[in-house]
Parts: sequence; C-alpha cells; structure tokens
Amino acid sequence: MDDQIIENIGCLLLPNAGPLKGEAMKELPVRHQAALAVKGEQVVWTGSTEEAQTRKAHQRFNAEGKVVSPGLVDPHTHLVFGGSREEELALKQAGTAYLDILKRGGGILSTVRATRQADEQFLFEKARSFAGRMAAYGVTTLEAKSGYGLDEETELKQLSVIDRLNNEGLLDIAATFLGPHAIPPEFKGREDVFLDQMIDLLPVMKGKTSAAFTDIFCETGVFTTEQAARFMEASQRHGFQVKIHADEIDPLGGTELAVQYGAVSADHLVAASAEGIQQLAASDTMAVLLPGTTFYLGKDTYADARRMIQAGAAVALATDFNPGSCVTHNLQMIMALAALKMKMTPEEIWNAVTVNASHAIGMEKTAGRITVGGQADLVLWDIPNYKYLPYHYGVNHARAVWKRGRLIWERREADVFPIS
Ligand SMILES: N=CN[C@@H](CCC(=O)O)C(=O)O
Ligand SMILES: [Zn+2]
Repeated sequence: MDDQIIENIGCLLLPNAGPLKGEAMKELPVRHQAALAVKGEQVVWTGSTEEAQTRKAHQRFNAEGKVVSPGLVDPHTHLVFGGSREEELALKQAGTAYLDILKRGGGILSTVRATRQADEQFLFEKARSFAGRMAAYGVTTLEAKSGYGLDEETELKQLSVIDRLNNEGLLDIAATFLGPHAIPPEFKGREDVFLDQMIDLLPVMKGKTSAAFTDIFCETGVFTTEQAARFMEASQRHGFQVKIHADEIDPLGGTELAVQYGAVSADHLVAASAEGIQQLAASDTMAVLLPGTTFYLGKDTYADARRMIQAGAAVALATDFNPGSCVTHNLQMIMALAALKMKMTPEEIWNAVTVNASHAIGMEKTAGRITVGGQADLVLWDIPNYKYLPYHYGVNHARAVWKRGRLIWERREADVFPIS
C-alpha cells in the first residue's frame, strides 16, 4: 500500500542525470498522463494514470492535468542576515554604483553591522520565515552562505542558524562559509591580514559547523584573484570544496581561477571572458548564473548563458537572495529573467533549477530529479505545460510542495483561479 499517489499529472518532468553540459541541457524528458507513488520519504513508482488505478494508497492527489516537477534547488542564497537596506534604493536610483555604496561603508558592511548586533534566535526566526516563503515558491533544497559577520563569532552564529534550519528538516540546506565577503573598515589597507584571519578560521568552521563549501567575493575593491587563489588553496587544504563570486562586475579572471582550482561552482560570471567560458566548458565547474542580481542592479548586460551553453558548459540558476543586490526569494522570477534576458529555453531553465542546481551544491544524490527510490521532493504547478512558467512571470505558480514525501505547502483552494 502506497502512502500517497499523485495521479492525473498532465506532464511529469523527469530531468536526466547530470551534470548536464551544453547540448545536453536542451533535453528535458517528460511523461504525459502520468502518476507517481510515494511511500515514506521516497518515490516508489512512476507510471501512467491508468496504471495507477490498480494501486492502493492511503491518500490520492488529483493533479488535474497540470505539471509536476522535482522540487526546485536554489544553489546560491545569502539567507541569514540582520536588518534590511531599503534606504539604499534611493542611492541606487540617484545613480550610485553598488561598489561605491560598499566603499562608503554601506552595502554588505551595513548588513554586517546589523547581523553582528542581532541575536541568534532572531536571525533564526527571520531566516526560517524566508525559507518558508521559498518553499511556497517551489524550492525544497537550497544553499545558504555566511558572510555578514566577517568575524569568528558572527560567522559561527550565521552558520549555526543554517545548521539549525537544516536540522529542522523543512528544507535541505547546504552551508557555505563566506568569511571573505568584504573588507571590514578596521582592516582597510591591511586586506591580507584580514584574509589571513579568515584562513585561520577554516579549521574552526570545519570543526563547529556543517559547512562543506567556502566562497569568496573576488571583485574590484574587495578581494583580488591572488587573494582568492590563496583562500581557495587553504580551503581545499582544510577539506572544503570551493565556490567563488567571480567576474560579477569587473572581468578580473575569477572564472579562470575557479576552473584552475576545480571549484564546484563559479557564480555570477556576467563579465566572464571568452577564454574563461571556454575553460569553464572544458571543466567540471558549474556556472551558477544570477540574473535577478543584474536586474536588481539595473544593468543592461547579463551573463552570456547562450555562449556558455554553446561552448558546452553546465549552467545552473539561483536567486542570490540577499538584502542588497537581489531582494527576492522567488526562483520562478529568476526562471523568467533567464528566458527574457538571457534567452535560455524552457528546457534549459528547468534543468538549471533542478538537476544542475543540485550538482552546484553537491546534493545531486538527493535533490533535483524524480527517480524511483529517490527522495520525494516534488512540486505540483498550476500551469498547463512547463513552457508556461517562464512566460507568465512575477507570480507564484506553485500549487503544492512535498519535501521527503511530506506536503509542506499547499495553496488554499480559495486562492486557485485556474488559468487553463
Ligand atoms: N556580490 C557579493 N555578494 C552578494 C551581495 C551581498 C549584498 O549586497 O549584501 C551577491 O552575490 O550579489
Ligand atoms: Zn552572492
């Protein structure tokens, strides 16, 4: 006897095993008139709606001909932070650049002050509320970074919040230590001393948190490629896999560096060089693109997803949810931006927020695909076909979300106005 059967699925999305590189991103296997069965935390069967009639289950869920996908994976977020930065919007409107706000002690540093002041329970409740909203938008697995502490106590506080949230089990969360996210004002002119301190924290983070990844913001006025290389090398020596905020604003060569160090992902890549993209394509490093950030910063040039895919690279998409450069937890909005601004196809986009996103955070064994025996992380979408999602943008199309077989969010019946 199954616990649950979801039947009358118009289109069941069954991404191939990844990482999907280049041309392989264009393939998105689907099954029409499908059904699936869940027992405990696992998918135990997939087949046709007709075949499902012969199976018995405690509960049956009628998908009414709509779309079911794997739970979405958001592989780059800054989920845990104190305060908010709505005051900076006026500065941005007046033309002040993101890095100039940071140079004046605002931006990331403003969030650092608020996060240092906040107590852990407050941060936990705030992050949990954001995580819940992400789940309501179809996300069942995500990555979350520290990086608003820049000191031992606060970085540990953020990572402790991430670990507690992960242990609560609503969502699976991969933790990343992003100590070198900005230079604290007291270290101005002594950037290498600060970096050394962050390197000294690596064994502490390894011992006291579940962080499997480190990350660094390699950018003009923040950390140079030489400093990023030093941090990545030290991180690997302490058993971390590395990630990098690379070539977001200026083309410093962070993409090439990511490849050189075998980074699990290189993120942003708006200013990646043609050579960097070629190297990426020949590597195992996932390109994590964040079009919501480009949109929010009001830039015209987006990461060149077309060139990356054509070259043969593997691409994933993420929100970059943070209080300054992309203030949204809505991964569906990012899927729309990927279509509208980066010309990614619907098939590429779905692969980028499921199977490829899971590879970007080392969660490919449990997340990003629907397989018999695999974890039952599922989303029922109130859309007539999968191409519809990036087309109708800015709204929540999720109707029901399951994590490990448990229904964790469902749209109230009164909220559902069918669109087809
Ligand atoms: N670019 C660096 N870090 C974040 C922004 C963090 C912030 O502005 O608070 C990003 O990925 O966009
Ligand atoms: Zn980021």
